[in-house]
Amino acid sequence: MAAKIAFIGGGNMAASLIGGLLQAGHPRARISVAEPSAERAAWLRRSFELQVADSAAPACAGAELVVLAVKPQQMREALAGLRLEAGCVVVSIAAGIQLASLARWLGENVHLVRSMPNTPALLGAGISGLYADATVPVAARDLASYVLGAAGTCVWLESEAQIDAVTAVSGSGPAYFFLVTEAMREAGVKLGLSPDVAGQLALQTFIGAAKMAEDGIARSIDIAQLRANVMSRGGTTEAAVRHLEIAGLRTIFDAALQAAADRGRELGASLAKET
Ligand SMILES: NC(=O)C1=CN([C@@H]2O[C@H](COP(=O)(O)OP(=O)(O)OC[C@H]3O[C@@H](n4cnc5c(N)ncnc54)[C@H](O)[C@@H]3O)[C@@H](O)[C@H]2O)C=CC1
Ligand SMILES: O=C(O)[C@@H]1CCC=N1
Repeated sequence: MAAKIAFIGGGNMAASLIGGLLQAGHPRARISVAEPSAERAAWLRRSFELQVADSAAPACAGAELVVLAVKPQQMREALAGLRLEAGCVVVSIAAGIQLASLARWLGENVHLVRSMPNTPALLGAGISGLYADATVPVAARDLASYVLGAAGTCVWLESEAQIDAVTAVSGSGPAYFFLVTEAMREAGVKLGLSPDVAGQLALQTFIGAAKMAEDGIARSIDIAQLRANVMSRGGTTEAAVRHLEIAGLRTIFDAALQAAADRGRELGASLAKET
């Protein structure tokens, strides 16, 4: 029989992962959700025809895998007094929260996995980094890969600290892409295009370029080479790219991703103090 999977928190990321599981054919009767907001619970029932409880304990009864999908600041309260079945696999997708904190809050008899997915999971196009320590058995890792894998690609990491780096690159990454698309659209409007046309040009360019990059990587063509192929000597692209480099685009990304990783660590450290 398919594994029983429970979600604590039925917000945006949980809905993306649930959508992936249902798409992959996981039976809806084997998924339950804990969601205290009555409005959100009604939406989940309507959208997915799932069992939704208003707290964690009833949703997690009999669960073989529990996804912790509340905001980091909500986690301690969401798990208060919760006792899961021995051997249950617990996958936290919360930014920052450390395995040591989860072990303290949940007890030692569960298999803990940290993961960082991203919102393209909604379309099955997500990517997740996962980490578990050496005590977690292969079967538990496989179950975690099954749940996150239904929403896209899974990458297992070598250290827990790398989760903060994954958060900075791909967890938060969709927002950087949307921001750059907004900036390109605004710049196109300043050059005389309508907002609709500028938006369409910017977005389709990114979609096309992403497909080229995917194809290029499969054929061992480096992404820097693809860029060089667009840059005619003395041409328009060279003028724009030179400007981006001089303006410090790489330094800006470096500092931005560092800020995201630092924030993840900060969140984890402050919540680790909660008993
Ligand atoms: N949104 C994103 O792009 C990503 C978010 N994450 C992580 O996923 C987690 C959830 O984020 P979102 O889905 O964006 O947040 P969200 O705010 O959409 O969802 C959180 C849900 O938890 C519910 N909740 C609050 N207290 C609860 C409790 N005591 N028991 C059960 N449910 C409770 C809320 O009502 C809400 O529906 C966060 O920890 C975040 O760090 C990870 C990767 C990407
Ligand atoms: O912004 C956040 O904290 C979450 C984690 C990664 C994406 N959203």
